[in-house]
Amino acid sequence: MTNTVALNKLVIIGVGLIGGSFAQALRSAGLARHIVGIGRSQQNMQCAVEIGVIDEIASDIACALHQADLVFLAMPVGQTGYIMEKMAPHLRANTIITDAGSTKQDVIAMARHHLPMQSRHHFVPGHPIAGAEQSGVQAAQPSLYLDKHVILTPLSETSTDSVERVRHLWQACGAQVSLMSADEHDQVLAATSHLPHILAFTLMNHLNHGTQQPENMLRFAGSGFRDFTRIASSSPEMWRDICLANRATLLEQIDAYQEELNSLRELLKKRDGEALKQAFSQARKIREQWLRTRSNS
Ligand SMILES: NC(=O)c1ccc[n+]([C@@H]2O[C@H](COP(=O)([O-])OP(=O)(O)OC[C@H]3O[C@@H](n4cnc5c(N)ncnc54)[C@H](O)[C@@H]3O)[C@@H](O)[C@H]2O)c1
Ligand SMILES: O=C(O)C(=O)C[C@]1(C(=O)O)C=C[C@@H](O)C=C1
Repeated sequence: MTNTVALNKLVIIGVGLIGGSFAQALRSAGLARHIVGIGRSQQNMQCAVEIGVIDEIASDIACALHQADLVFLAMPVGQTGYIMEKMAPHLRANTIITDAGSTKQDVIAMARHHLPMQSRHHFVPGHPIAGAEQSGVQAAQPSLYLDKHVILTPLSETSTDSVERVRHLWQACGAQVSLMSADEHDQVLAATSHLPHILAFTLMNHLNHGTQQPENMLRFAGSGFRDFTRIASSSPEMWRDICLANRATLLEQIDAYQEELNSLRELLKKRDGEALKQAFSQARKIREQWLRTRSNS
């Protein structure tokens, strides 16, 4: 199978926003001939067929994996162990397995535990840094990965051919692919994705715990509040699983953030306007630099 040949059978396990968008993007690129889905919600799976994201709903994992060229795991990361255990006896020797999980060390640990060495040669852990606060196949869109980063964290035993095949498929979806260790991935994403989601969720809950009715305050919330809290509309199941999977690193991030908040609190308590202005200027500068590098890339 060379990199430019279409997959005869692509299997998506968990046909939601991420799995559905991958299926749509590969179909648009002419790289997936037959797409089979397997899921937990019958209603979502029926919808996936009706809107043409998948061609067929598999009745079970064994049927899904029969003659599969590539399996894309796109269910919440907490489901990985259960799914890999069910897949293991039905995998053929050269089926490529990849995933979209937001955490990587836990997914790799599950693969090492459940997949035989022969299948691990073809296992390419991955993570598209693209998404939305909406869930389910109806939110899927073929352009979701256009100009977005995808991080691959191969195992030492993953074959170069499998990595290159998966890299090429993501590039065909319009993404820019990077390789990284799973440990570095989980550190970086804890700071840039997992902590921000916790902050958005806790800010919404914080409003609920005050003396005022939340509806009264939210009536006058503006676009700043809306931008900051958009991600608090994300799937609670998905985020429970991510937080538990990256728990140790996330606990460190929460502690470090709490220290940052405490130093700002001290400046405010002391009415130190100059230091406050400096802290805000530094934050603005860092964000503007980040936006400039994004627009140049
Ligand atoms: N949403 C994002 O922004 C985003 C971005 C990058 C990666 N991810 C990762 O991608 C994965 C999917 O996220 P999503 O946003 O597409 O979620 P989603 O809720 O839209 O889709 C997940 C689908 O998996 C199905 N599912 C759950 N358990 C299953 C099981 N045991 N067997 C088969 N199907 C099962 C659900 O019914 C659902 O349809 C998650 O691991 C998430 O961490 C999400
Ligand atoms: O845009 C959003 O709504 C997202 O939350 C996307 C986002 C992110 O944090 O950037 C969320 C989880 C991922 O694993 C990757 C991307």
